[in-house]
Amino acid sequence: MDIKTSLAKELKKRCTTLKIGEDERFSAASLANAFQISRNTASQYLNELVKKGNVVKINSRPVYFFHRQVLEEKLDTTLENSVYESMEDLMRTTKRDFEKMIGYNGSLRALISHCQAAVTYPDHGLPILIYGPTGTGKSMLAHLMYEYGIHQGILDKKSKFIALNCSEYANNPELLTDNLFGHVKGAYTGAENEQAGLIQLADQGVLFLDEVHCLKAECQEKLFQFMDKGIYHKVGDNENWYRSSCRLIFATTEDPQQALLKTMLRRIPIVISIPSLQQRPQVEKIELIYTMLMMERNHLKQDVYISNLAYQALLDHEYRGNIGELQNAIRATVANVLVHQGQNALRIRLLDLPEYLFESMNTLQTKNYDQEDEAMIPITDLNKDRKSKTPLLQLYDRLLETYHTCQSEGEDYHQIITRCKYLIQNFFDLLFFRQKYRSISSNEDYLLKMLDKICSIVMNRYSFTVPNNQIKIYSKAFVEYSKNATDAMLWQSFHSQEVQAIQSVMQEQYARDYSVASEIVDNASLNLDIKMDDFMRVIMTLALIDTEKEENNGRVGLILCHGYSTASSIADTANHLLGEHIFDGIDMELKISIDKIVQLVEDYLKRKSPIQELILLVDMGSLEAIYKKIHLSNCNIGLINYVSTATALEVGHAIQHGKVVQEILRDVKNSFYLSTHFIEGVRKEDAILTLCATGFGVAKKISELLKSALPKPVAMDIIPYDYQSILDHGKEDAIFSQYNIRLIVGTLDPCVEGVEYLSLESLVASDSIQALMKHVSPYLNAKEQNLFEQNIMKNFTLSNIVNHLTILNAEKVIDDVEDFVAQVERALHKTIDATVRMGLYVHISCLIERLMLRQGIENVEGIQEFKAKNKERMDIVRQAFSGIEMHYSVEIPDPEIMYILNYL
Ligand SMILES: Nc1ncnc2c1ncn2[C@@H]1O[C@H](COP(=O)(O)OP(=O)(O)OP(=O)(O)O)[C@@H](O)[C@H]1O
Repeated sequence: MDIKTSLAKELKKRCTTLKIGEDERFSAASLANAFQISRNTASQYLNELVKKGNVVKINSRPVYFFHRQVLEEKLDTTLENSVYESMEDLMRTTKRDFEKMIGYNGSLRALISHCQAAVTYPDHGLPILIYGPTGTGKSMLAHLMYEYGIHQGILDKKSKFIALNCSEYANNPELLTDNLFGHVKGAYTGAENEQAGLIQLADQGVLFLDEVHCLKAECQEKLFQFMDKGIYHKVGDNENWYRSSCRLIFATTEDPQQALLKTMLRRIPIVISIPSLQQRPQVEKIELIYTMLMMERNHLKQDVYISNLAYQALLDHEYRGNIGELQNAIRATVANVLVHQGQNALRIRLLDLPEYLFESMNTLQTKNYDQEDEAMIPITDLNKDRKSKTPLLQLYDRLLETYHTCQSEGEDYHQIITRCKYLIQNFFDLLFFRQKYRSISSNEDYLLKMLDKICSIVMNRYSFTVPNNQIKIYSKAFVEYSKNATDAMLWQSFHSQEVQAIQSVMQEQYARDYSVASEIVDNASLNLDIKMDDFMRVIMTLALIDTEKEENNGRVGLILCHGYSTASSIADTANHLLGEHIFDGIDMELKISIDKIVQLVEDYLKRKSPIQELILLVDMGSLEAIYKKIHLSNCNIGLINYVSTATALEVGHAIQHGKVVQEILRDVKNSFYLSTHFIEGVRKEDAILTLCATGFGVAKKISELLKSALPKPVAMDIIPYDYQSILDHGKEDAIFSQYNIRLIVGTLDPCVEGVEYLSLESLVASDSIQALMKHVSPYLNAKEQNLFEQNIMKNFTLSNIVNHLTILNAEKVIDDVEDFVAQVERALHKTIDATVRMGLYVHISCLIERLMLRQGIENVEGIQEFKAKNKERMDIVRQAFSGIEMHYSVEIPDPEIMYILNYL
């Protein structure tokens, strides 16, 4: 046996145990080794076998050779070529049915599974309608359904796929009917022979009716009988029934609800809508361009290069005719190049693109392109672009990864947030400085202005400050998002549960930042006309969270300057040089009034609260007046005039070294000869009030339960207080001049304007813990916050509350109240919701105890009128109480019943 035959035999042997991806055994070197010949000689023989068609060659590095027959058997296909550029190139040509459709694993996944169902459904499949704009792949999909049927053994290999474009018969419905159903001899003049219709010809196979909206109503009706029972009449024969079991696939570019008879639509159980090219993910667009250029390359047997800019133009153009138009554009381009180049390799430049593509690019882009833009990329490299994700999606992946790792390693939120913020900052930096992914859309300017407006509205509403340079970065991020919107949506659909989990963490832990972020994202998406996904909200929230809040002993620096970004730039530079975030900057319009500035500072203080000391650096002497107007402050404020980066640095260092405001002012005065002012804060301690409408004892117990949940003493008091006094005096009550009351927790809302109320029952129902956390968390680090939250959940369980608040047996009381509630619900025909029910448990158990201790309310104002108006309802509640009255030997006074009715 000669060497060449032996090589072929050896290759065949190796191929029988081939696993795709395991290629070394198929290189010339490995085969040469087996026969002790030189690699060159082996290559020469193998190439001769390739020419003869017995061996397939993969032009990768190193080159691989496979035995054609074995390979074809393994791949269950017939290979068209003997030479392929890469294994991937080979695999692409061997793709089966739906796999040939780009996006089969992505944006078309759900739709393809419907197609599979339509083919598979016993006995003869289900009619299906494909709806979508021109060129989106409707015909391709129809044909692949047929191929799928064959591969799955559902359709016979000999069965046919017949396509009919109904629009060609729009003016001749008779001819269309004739074509579809066939005719008998003599059916009309000229019908000399019996003729089979397409329904008959496609029997056992597929009949594809494209542009079905052109099917006249009579013709649609004629199809009903066939769709219902599989039988039809031929033209000219209304007596005999003919039978066919062809499957029907319809396609239309028009809205099916408008274009087809309702009775027709009812007979098509599966309707799928195929997305336009614009709605496809960027990766799929890249893959389409890559595949089409590769097809041209294989067809012309020439290497193809494309310039950076031409590639971007192909990628960015909005193809109204979708994939079909993209394909035409690529073919026209290649034809253009062929005409005036005719060399070995095709080089596609921007000017080779069809004119209409060129025109749709923005002028700036076309005028200013440089050498680098015209750098030629071998099209095989486009594949790399396809595989590498865009920076936005990389950020998505990394954030998710970080979240998972931090969770599995048990890190607290603070650490997770810090890490995520770092990733986001890197992404922002990339957007700012990148060359490769630079934006070529001109809407950035517009977006920046729009975002500026949105941010100022949102900032006002939430007393939030976002520095102007940060707004610039957000606008870049939104532009980036708009380019990747489809990919991002797809990514999110794969990770929806995780995104939801992260989103709820954000919502709970950083409610305020989350609300601000949501408003910015919602407004931006409204104005950009793209739907932004929830993960973008998460990213924006993370970007806004201020992780530095609790550092530097509650001492912060704020820079206020006129001008677009003066303050934020000084703050940025100083923070950068100081290595930590010490300063915030508020950029102010030139004509801003002193009152407005004071408002800004006060809002800032509220937002940052609790802070001990604020060093305010301003840019003009005229601003000195503001210190006289700041009233609200309960922290010390130092004001320094004529801020510069140097003063900011000096102040920053001092803050880092723990100096107090007065010391800092003295230093600055000495080194810079600047005028300074000191405003001593009216220090009011923060406090939470606990109240109970029916007795101080319960208020005291609530306060004890709250205090005992704190993992450490904090600079905020929790004070049990008299409900009636607050009700009578509101904010004028003495307690308000003594304390900065941040929250009231109790059994009945005293409605004090501007002070948040948290009901005991909602705390028990665990649905309002965040309202409490918001006020307590500034005093606790992340771990302590977690502990506090856990303690609250433990302390405020229903039985614990009842146990704590009363001396009664909790289980028993809860049972009794349950009976009471059930009776009231029945008699009043209403369902009492869980939170109100919880409130009743708490209230009634306290009530029983009070009555047993003879502390019930005997009289309240307005009871007589109430009784007169609500006699029936009062009777119902009294009746429902009868069991409790008997059990505990108490009598429920009318004011208590009135309270309960009001509560309900
Ligand atoms: N997902 C896809 N992957 C690869 N090629 C595709 C894809 N979708 C469409 N094509 C190609 O795009 C071209 C247009 O597709 P097709 O003719 O199926 O679209 P259509 O929706 O039927 O158009 P029309 O409504 O104009 O008849 C075809 O050459 C097809 O092979």
